[in-house]
Amino acid sequence: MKLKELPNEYQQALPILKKIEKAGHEAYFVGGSVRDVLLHHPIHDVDIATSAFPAEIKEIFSKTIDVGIEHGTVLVLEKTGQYEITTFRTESTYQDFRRPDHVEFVRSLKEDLKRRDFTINAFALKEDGEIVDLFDGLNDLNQHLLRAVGNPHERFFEDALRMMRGLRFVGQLGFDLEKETFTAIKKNHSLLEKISVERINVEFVKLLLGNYRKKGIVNFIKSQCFEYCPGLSGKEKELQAFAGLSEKVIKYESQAWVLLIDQLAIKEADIRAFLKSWKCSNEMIKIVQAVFYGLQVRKAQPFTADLLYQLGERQAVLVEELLWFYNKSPNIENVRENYQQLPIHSLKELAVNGNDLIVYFDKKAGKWIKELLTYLENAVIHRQVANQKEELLQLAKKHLD
Ligand SMILES: Nc1ccn([C@@H]2O[C@H](COP(=O)(O)OP(=O)(O)OP(=O)(O)O)[C@@H](O)[C@H]2O)c(=O)n1
Ligand SMILES: [Mg+2]
Repeated sequence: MKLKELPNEYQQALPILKKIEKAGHEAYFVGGSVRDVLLHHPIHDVDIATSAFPAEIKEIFSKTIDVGIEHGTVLVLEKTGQYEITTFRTESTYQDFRRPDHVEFVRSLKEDLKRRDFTINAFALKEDGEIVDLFDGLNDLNQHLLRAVGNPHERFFEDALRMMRGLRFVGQLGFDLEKETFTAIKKNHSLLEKISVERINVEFVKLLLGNYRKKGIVNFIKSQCFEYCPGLSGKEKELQAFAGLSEKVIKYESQAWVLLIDQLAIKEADIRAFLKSWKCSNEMIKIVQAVFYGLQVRKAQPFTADLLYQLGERQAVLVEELLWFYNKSPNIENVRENYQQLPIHSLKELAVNGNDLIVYFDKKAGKWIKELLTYLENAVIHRQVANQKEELLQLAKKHLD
């Protein structure tokens, strides 16, 4: 099969392929971007594979960076952009079912492609638009099938993360796992124990944010891979309930965690430990905790000024959007408007600051300032007083007396 037209991202990278070919080597676009082009999806990263060895690539291009030279990857900096160029390789030794620490460079495209995970990820695209399809990936693509390249057990032994990748592609693309491939996942699921949580996290989040989340979760349950994920072992029923939620696409990672945590009935005090076990960042944990709390309140009643102020606009909207999953219609515009109409949005907007209080009361700085500011802040949010300096100082005086 030959593509009539290459997407812009490829057009821009064409001079790179041509340069490598002119030097007497082969070069192709490979990996997820070729799959995405065939699916008419937008592409993110353009990966290039070549028969040239890293040292040869570095001779061809003047500006290069060794980003992963032991794995055969050189970053080439050209006027049109930066491209990762990886030498064809076969990964010869596998320790512990993780990605190999040793790769062997080869000159044959086929050797490279046959060590890739799924047939729809094992295409190569030539400079003239011709698709190299050595494993019948086009057929699988048309039939919406995720089929391991060659023997699925071998592929999952090479890198057990591929089982989670398979489930993630189900969640993103809505494809089915081909029968033998799925059987191999069910059989080898415990190999996930060998894989770092960080890598599993990336795939799991992609699954949760996929257009076909429900299908992805159902397969995740059926394959029993969930038994090897932090905090999910033994939680089949809860995951079923999660799969049964509205099929609406989840927009953000934080929202996905909140919904999952809610279905797992994890207590507020245990959220941090759960997300830590998934190696989530502290920043993510903070957002999830706030949105989870907001959601519990919002499920029962409209936003109060307090809650809007505490959450801030962005997190309040994240909460409101989640109402979809609780059979309520969100009103995002209303939330934004109510937030905008708050008398203040942060302590910075309060018409008095700590210094004003020190001067006015002629007292040394101390704990009393923070307490008084919080009192005034609350009074303003609840519209008990205008956000106006004189009035606030008078109220402060009355409060202290
Ligand atoms: N465990 C893995 C990871 C990657 N690959 C191969 O490397 C390519 C690029 O990997 P990556 O960018 O991680 O995934 P993509 O398939 O490109 O998916 P995405 O669009 O999410 O980047 C894959 O298409 C696949 O050919 C693989 O065989 N086994
Ligand atoms: Mg990719």
